[in-house]
Amino acid sequence: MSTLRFQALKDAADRKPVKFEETDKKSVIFGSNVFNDKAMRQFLTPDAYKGVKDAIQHGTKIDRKLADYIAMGMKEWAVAKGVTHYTHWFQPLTGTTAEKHDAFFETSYDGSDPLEKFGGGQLVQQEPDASSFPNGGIRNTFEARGYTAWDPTSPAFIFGTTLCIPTVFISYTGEALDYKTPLLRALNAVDEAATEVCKYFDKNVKKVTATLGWEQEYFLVDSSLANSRPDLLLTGRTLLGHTSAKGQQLDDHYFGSIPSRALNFMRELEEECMYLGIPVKTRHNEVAPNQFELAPIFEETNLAVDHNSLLMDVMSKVAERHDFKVLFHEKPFKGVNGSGKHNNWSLATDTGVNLLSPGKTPMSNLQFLSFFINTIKAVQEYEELLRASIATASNDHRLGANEAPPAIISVFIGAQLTKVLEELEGVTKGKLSPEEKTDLKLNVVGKIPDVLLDNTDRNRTSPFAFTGNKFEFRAVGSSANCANAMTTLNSIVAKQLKEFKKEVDTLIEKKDLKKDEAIFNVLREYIKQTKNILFEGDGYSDAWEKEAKKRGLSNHKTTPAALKAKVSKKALELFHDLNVMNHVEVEARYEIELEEYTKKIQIEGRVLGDIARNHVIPTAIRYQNTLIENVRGLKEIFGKDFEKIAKEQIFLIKEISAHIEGINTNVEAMTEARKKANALTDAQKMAEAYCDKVKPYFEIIREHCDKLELLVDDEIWTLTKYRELLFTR
Ligand SMILES: NC(=O)CC[C@H](N)C(=O)O
Repeated sequence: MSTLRFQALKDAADRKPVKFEETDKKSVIFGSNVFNDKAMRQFLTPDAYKGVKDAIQHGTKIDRKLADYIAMGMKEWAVAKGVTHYTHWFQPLTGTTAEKHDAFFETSYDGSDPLEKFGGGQLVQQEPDASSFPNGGIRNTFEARGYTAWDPTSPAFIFGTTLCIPTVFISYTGEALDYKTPLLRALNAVDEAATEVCKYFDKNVKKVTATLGWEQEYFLVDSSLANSRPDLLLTGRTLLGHTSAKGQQLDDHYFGSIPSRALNFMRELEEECMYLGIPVKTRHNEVAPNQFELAPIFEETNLAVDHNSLLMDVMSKVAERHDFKVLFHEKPFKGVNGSGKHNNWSLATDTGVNLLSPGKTPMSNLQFLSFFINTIKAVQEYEELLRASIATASNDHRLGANEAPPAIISVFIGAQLTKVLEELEGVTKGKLSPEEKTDLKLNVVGKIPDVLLDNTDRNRTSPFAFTGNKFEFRAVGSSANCANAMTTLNSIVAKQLKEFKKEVDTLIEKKDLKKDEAIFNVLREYIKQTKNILFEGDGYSDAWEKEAKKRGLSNHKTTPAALKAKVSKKALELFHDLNVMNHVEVEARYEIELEEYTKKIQIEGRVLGDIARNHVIPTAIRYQNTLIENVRGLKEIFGKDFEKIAKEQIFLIKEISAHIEGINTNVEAMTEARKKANALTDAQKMAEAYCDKVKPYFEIIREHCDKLELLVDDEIWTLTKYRELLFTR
């Protein structure tokens, strides 16, 4: 009997839900481990408080002296809560978060006078020995220094006994080495551009904030079962495994009653989130067995991104306490739904208006339409770049099936808004007659709110869907740092809004049009130009692939193909012009992402080769030997008649041999392909070789292994099966 698998199954079967009791109401504990406004008022001097507030609201610099006072207050607050260490908490380009804890504890030079110390210097800037983070060639090893610098717009928080200070991470020469820096710059760009456009409608608007509400999908697998699978452990997904007879066909998991062990995990997780100020609100079973979802209330984008990164970390830790492993991989199991992290995005003014929500007056609706149509135009102009922003080895597996969008980026707006756009397309060129203006205001622009209330249709195959008061970027993968997608989306919208402002102003100045006439005129042209990006139908159909090609839309099914758009002239100019990233920063990221792709496929190839040869083949041979033994016995008993009697067994013996042969030849060929790919020096070429020459073997090898799984005696099969991973709870 295969001991590890059966021991793991026994462990899992014996588990009881880990008990958990909430300490208090959510509203009471919410944010109590965050150095938020309330804590700042309590622990900071009025000057220090004002300094942080100004930095948050207006980006004003905090001088060293003030930083000392802020640090003092922060330390006092943290120490009172039992904190012993502090860390700059940042998001390097590895996709995870990074932290290096230092104790508050200090002594004087001769080792006497031990005390707890934390000064402005330590708060504002640090120099972690961070030479091993990906840098895409920006940092030479001889000047490997990178700095972390405090981001006061995202509040410090306590995790365990450590004070975590959100920071950016930049190189010695000033280039961004993290996700946060370009995101902050993109948010700044969209704020500036959107505020200018808002002024057409309301002069009081001083700031526009991009908001983000992510939805985190994930799988929970019993930790013993997960640990029994080398592929899950090392790659985050199953590289083989025959599909379970029952999967998600009955749709009986989706929104069903949450299994007790999972529910207790969620309750404890939510409590941790509350302390950390992550406003989680929704939890439910997702479509695939053992798949779940968690979603917070939307927040300012930078904070929402930090919260999502933090959440993923917290989830893994809480899961351990409940004997689960959380899978963030976009496609951990073949044949059932994968996991996304849909990014719900909108823009909000400091006057309290959601710019993607229709208002009560024709003018506010014209404002809504301006932002709505400009977003569509931005996506249309930069669809390829948007696709690149969600490209990873793991997301490639997810796109194009099981309620995840295809690789073609398109925008879904629903039937009602399609009609509104059709009507606006008919607006007269140049000046409008008083009758036309009235008609537009009354019958087109004035009607939107009623229309949208009924607009509840959803298209799960759409990568970018309007859902009533926001756009849902559904293509983002569950393991991604949202910053990548959000930096791109906010940049392209910023760029487009600037363009719009320029065009409208030109019509007002040169053609003597009234403001609303000019806006109608520009929007009309945009509507005409953006038809190719709008799509309401089935994103999975062959017809759409053909149609999209005709429309000139990109369809990059793999990451190496998709990533190229990141370094196109158009993209480099976009990021440069908006001061989001200079060419060096963009090119470095491109290199890093290609390398990450290559390494992921390389690891998968190695793991698959190992499992196929060292787990599957030996098991198959053991079973084949049993069959051979059986045939021999039959021959002994039945003499020449044995062939008829042992027909099936002989057939099986041959079949097993054929699969073993299939595995061996293909693992060998895959290894050769890897060697060839490794010899390439160009990162793009190497990633392409891994994609086109190495990866195709995965399916072939898997096919042979999965066939063997069906043939071999269940009692001796070493690898935990799909039905066990997906249905043990
Ligand atoms: N119900 C859903 O929206 C499923 C979404 C799907 N899991 C995805 O990959 O995006």
